[in-house]
Amino acid sequence: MLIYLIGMPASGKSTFGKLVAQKLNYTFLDLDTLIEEDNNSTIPKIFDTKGEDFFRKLEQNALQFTFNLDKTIIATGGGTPCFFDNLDKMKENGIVCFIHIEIKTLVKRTFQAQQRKQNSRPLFKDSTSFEELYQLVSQKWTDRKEFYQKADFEIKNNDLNEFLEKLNAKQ
Ligand SMILES: Nc1ncnc2c1ncn2[C@@H]1O[C@H](COP(=O)(O)OP(=O)(O)OP(=O)(O)O)[C@@H](O)[C@H]1O
Ligand SMILES: O=C(O)C1=C[C@@H](O)[C@@H](O)[C@H](O)C1
Ligand SMILES: [Mg+2]
Repeated sequence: MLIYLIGMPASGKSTFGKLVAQKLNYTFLDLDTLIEEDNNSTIPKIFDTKGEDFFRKLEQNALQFTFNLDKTIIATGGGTPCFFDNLDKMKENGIVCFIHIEIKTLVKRTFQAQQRKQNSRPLFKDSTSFEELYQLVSQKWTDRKEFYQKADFEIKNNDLNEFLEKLNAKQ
């Protein structure tokens, strides 16, 4: 079985995915990391040099690769379910869980990462203040929520027990 985690940047897909993989004895795969390794580059560099459209095609190809796997939990990129037919394909090939975290928390985490100079999120790199970042993240949420909310189920606050109960109900 394949499990896909979707959600806004900084919602904890990578962190929570590793925890779930340990619990279920699944392999963990991070789609962003897979793209970086396959292209011998970083996501900010790919955005800078080739642009977002090019990145979205790499992302679609990387997602396609995961459909051949089994017993794997995949942390997707924040935008993965919002492009092409990626979300339908994930639902056809696995179970999709939306990690729903409130905007205030997402902004705090992203702001802290930026202050530590961990600028790994090209979509938000131009924000110069907390308020500006808040606006950008809120706008992304408005644009994307209709995709995230089509997941097979959603969890709040990265709660492992809630995740396992809802996963069982879907199997
Ligand atoms: N349950 C949690 N409680 C508090 N902080 C958390 C939690 N989960 C993740 N974080 C922190 O939030 C930040 C984002 O987490 P993570 O990288 O797992 O998110 P992501 O959804 O994979 O983000 P991206 O879309 O950018 O890949 C990290 O600094 C991480 O340490
Ligand atoms: O939200 C997004 O569109 C993105 C999130 C990251 O996980 C990366 O996939 C990339 O930075 C784009
Ligand atoms: Mg991640």
